[in-house]
Amino acid sequence: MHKGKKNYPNLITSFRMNLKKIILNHDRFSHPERWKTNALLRFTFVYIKFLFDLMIIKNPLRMVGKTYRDAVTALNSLQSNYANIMAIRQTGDRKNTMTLLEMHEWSRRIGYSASDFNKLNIVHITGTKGKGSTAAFTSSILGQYKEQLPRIGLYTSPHLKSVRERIRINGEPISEEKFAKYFFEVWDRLDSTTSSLDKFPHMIPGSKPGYFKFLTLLSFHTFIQEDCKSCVYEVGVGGELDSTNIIEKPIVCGVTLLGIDHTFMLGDTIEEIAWNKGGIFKSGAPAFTVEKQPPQGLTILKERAEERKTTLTEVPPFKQLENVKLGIAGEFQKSNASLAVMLASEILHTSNILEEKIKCSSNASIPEKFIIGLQNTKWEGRCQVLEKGKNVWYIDGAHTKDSMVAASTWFRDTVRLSKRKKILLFNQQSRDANALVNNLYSSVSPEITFDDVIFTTNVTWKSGSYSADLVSMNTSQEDVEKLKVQESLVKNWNKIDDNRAKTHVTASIEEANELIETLYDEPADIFVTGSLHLVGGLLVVFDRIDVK
Ligand SMILES: Nc1ncnc2c1ncn2[C@@H]1O[C@H](COP(=O)(O)OP(=O)(O)OP(=O)(O)O)[C@@H](O)[C@H]1O
Ligand SMILES: [Mg+2]
Ligand SMILES: [Mg+2]
Repeated sequence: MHKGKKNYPNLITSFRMNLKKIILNHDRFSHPERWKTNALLRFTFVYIKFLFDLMIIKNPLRMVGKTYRDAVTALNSLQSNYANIMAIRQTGDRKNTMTLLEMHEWSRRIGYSASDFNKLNIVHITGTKGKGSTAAFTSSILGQYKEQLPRIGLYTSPHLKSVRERIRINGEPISEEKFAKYFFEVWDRLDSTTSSLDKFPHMIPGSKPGYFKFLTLLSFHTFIQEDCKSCVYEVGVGGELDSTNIIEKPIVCGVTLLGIDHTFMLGDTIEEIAWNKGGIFKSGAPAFTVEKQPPQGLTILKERAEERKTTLTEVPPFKQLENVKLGIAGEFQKSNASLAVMLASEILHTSNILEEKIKCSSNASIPEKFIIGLQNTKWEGRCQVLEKGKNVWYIDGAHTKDSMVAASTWFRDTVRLSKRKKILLFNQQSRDANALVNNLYSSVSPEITFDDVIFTTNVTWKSGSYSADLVSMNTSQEDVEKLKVQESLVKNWNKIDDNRAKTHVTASIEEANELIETLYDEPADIFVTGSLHLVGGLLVVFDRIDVK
C-alpha cells in the first residue's frame, strides 16, 4: 500500500497499485473461482477506501476538527461584547483605551501591520442608525464596476442568521469552507505567538481577542487573502475606541444618523456619542454625513473633522432618487442611499474609474450604474416583506427609539388599507422594552389595531436552545427563563392598548411561529420587530421549515 501523504496524486497511485495487486494475485490462475469472489470483495474495499480518502482530501477541515461548526463553537467561546459591556459597567471604565493598542498587537501576531490594511481602499462608516444599510448600498454601487473592481469586501454587524453574513465579498457572505479556513489560520497564528506581558498585561499566553475583535481581524485577513480591491467597514460601537479604528488611512468616512444608544460605552449625551463617532475621521479622508443630524451632534462632528484635518460635508437626499425603488424599503433609506452615493463616488474617483466626483447637491446627476446598484441592494431583516403561505410578514429588527418609529411608520403605511388580521410579534430583552413598545404603539395608532400581540423571548428553539450562530446573545439567561421581560410587556400593553388585543407570551421563537399558524384560518399581516436577534431567529426557523 502506498504510504505517502494524503493528496490527490498519491491517492490515484495507491488506488492503481491496489488494483494491480488484485489483478496479479496468483489465485487468478490456480483458483479462478476463489479469485473472482476475493477480487470483487477486495475491489469493493479498495474503492470505498479511495472514496473515503478522497472525501478527506476534498474536505480536509471536516476530519481534523476545523469545520465551520468548529469555528462557530470556538468563536462563541471568546468574550462577548455583552461581557465587555458588563465589565465596563462594573468598573465604570468607559474608555477602554487599550483596545487599539491591543488591536495593533493582535494584528502583528497574525502577520499584519496596520499599513497592510491601508491597501484595502476602505470606506469607514459610523453612526447610530443606518450604518449597515449605508454600507450595503455602498458595496452594491461599487459592485457595479466589476471590471475595474472585481472584488468588494463588506464588513458589517451584527448578523441575523449566520455569522458569515458579517464578512461578505460582492455582497454575498463568504462560504462556510472559506470562513473555517481563514478562521483557523487566524486562530492558529494567535496560538503560536505571544505578547510581552509587561506591555500587554491582558494578553496572557493562550488568551484570544474578544468576539468582535477576532471577527475584525478575520475580516482583514479574509479581504487581503481574497484580494479585495475596495472594502466597506461598518464600525462596531462608537468609533474612537472601536476595533475597526485600527484603520489608519481610509479613503472616505461616513456618519449616518446620530442618536442615543450604547450609552454605557459611549456616554449619555449626543455630544459624547458624536465625539466617539467622529473618532474615525482621518486626515486625507473626506467625511460625509446625512442631513438633519441633531444640531449639538453635528457641531461636535464638525469640530472633530477640523481637529483631524479633514472636511465634513452634509449630504442632502438626492432628487434623482425620489422615484427610485431602493433595494431596502423605508422612506428613511433615501438619506442612507444618498450618503452611500457620495462614499462610492470618492472610491471610484480615487481609483480613477470616475473622472469627476459626484456633486454633493440635491440636484446632482447620478450615473446609471449607481442607480442600479442602489436598486439591487439586498439587506435582510430591515423593512423586509416575506409572503409565507396565507400570511404576510413585515420584518424589521428595530431596537432603538428612532428606528422603532421608522419601522412602525413603514408598517403602518404599508398595511393601512389591508383588511387582514393584524398580529404583532415582539422581542427585546436587554433594553427598555416597554418604552420601545410605547414608541411602536403611538406610531401605528390609530390607523392600525392589532388583533393579537405576542411577546416572545429570543431563544430560537422550543427545546430552549439557540441556533449555534446566535449563541453570542446579549441576554441574561435568567431573565429569559423566567419570562420576566415578557410578563412585564403584557402588563404594559394592557395599559396602553384601548382596543385590547389578545396578548400571548411564548418561551421561544419556534413556539411563537407555531402559535401564529394556529391563530386564524384567514390571512394575517404580521409585524415582527424589537430586536435583530428575534428577526435572525425567526429567519432560521423559517429556513428549517422550508427544508422540511
Ligand atoms: N436613517 C434611519 N432612521 C431611522 N431608522 C433607521 C435609519 N436607517 C436605518 N434605520 C433602522 O435601523 C435599524 C438597523 O438598520 P441598519 O442595520 O442599517 O443600522 P445599523 O446602524 O447597522 O444598526 P445596528 O446598530 O443594528 O448595527 C433597522 O431597523 C432600520 O430600519
Ligand atoms: Mg447599534
Ligand atoms: Mg449594523
